[in-house]
Amino acid sequence: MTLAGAAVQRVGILGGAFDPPHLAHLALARVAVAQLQLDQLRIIPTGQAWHKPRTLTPAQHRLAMAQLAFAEVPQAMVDARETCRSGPSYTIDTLRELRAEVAGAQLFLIIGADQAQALTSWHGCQEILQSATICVADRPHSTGARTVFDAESAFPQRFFHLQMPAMALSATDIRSAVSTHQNVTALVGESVARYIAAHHLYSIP
Ligand SMILES: Nc1ncnc2c1ncn2[C@@H]1O[C@H](COP(=O)(O)OP(=O)(O)OP(=O)(O)O)[C@@H](O)[C@H]1O
Ligand SMILES: O=C(O)c1ccc[n+]([C@@H]2O[C@H](COP(=O)([O-])O)[C@@H](O)[C@H]2O)c1
Repeated sequence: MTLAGAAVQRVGILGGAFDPPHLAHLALARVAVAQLQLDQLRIIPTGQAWHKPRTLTPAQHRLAMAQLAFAEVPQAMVDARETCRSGPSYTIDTLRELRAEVAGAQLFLIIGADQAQALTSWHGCQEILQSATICVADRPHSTGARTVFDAESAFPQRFFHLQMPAMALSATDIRSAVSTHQNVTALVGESVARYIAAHHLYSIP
């Protein structure tokens, strides 16, 4: 309890390109809220993804799709801060800001196994490990369930493995399916599929 008597806020952070958001992201959000008992879950679309080779779809579309995709998770709120920041989006900057904004909050960084594997290459990795509990969901074709990631072997107490059935779904596959005129409703949900169609996203120019 804080001095004011209010319980410490448990704040989850689910960042991503969300280009587009898909049903594995939604499943991850739901699992994280339930298993981490989150008071709030910040959905944070990336501004400039320094680590991705492609140019992302303009932020206004990814923010709008994220609003639609996570609408049914009451604890989720889309947080535009990284899309408003200039320069590369570094998670450590976001964690520092949230730490200052939600005093005393306990922060949970939610990532898939691919990013957990890459964590040692993230900007300010050491400070990230000190700022948040790293909560990892397995992904098919990652190096296997219960992999001990490089960062985890050094700081095992900072990691938590989320229980989620591995879902073979990626935004890359969805962009590719849209570009060949396939219906992606079953992969992204109705509202996001309608948004993609209405705004002609991911079609071959
Ligand atoms: N199928 C999945 N299972 C578990 N975690 C996932 C899955 N897809 C994405 N994530 C995680 O969600 C976060 C945001 O992912 P992102 O928006 O980059 O989606 P993506 O499907 O990996 O996109 P892309 O194919 O464009 O790289 C990352 O931490 C990623 O590891
Ligand atoms: O801060 C970094 O150096 C860093 C490096 C790689 C990824 N991230 C963040 O990890 C989250 C998931 O990344 P991605 O590539 O799976 O969309 C997203 O919020 C990225 O900004 C952050």
